[in-house]
Amino acid sequence: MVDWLSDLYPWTKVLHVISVIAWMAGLFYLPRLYVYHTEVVAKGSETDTLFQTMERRLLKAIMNPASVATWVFGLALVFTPGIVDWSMAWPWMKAAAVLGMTWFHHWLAQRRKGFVNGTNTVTGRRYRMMNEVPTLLMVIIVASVIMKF
Ligand code: HEM
Repeated sequence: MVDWLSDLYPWTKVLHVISVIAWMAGLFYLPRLYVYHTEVVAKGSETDTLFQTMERRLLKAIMNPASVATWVFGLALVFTPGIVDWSMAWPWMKAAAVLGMTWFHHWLAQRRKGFVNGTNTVTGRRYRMMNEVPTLLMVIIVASVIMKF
């Protein structure tokens, strides 16, 4: 298929894993910020503004670019000849979990607007529960890509 992708394969994987680390850091940390923002911070206070700034920067400066980079380098790996065998289960498991991770990212981005508009209705307990979603998906993804079931 695309020969130059084979030459670049190790570097594509390096860049993929680095992007994954940056994206995951945000996916784990942003819901923690939401927990404290919901449970401890008074609406309209200085701390409210500080949390909104931290959440906006984490999402826009780290998570959005890292998610795009993860997808770009991940798809480059998919198109590298001989890397993905679609007759096996692992690429499908990984694809499903990665779509779930992307959905979670967008869910977090939508929830941020609730803090900006002062209309957040999600409880701290719910944010704590949702915080487990990326952990679960990460286990499925890493097991799929390394065990290659
Ligand atoms: C966003 C869409 C993604 C796509 C299209 C994608 C696709 C791929 C592909 C095709 C490989 C190459 C497998 C190989 O070389 O054998 C790979 C490697 C890898 N991916 Fe992803 N991936 C994505 C997201 C993620 C996420 C979210 C994580 C972690 C939570 C992740 C973790 C890894 C790891 C750790 C490797 C290296 C595995 C190894 O070399 O043994 N990927 N990815």
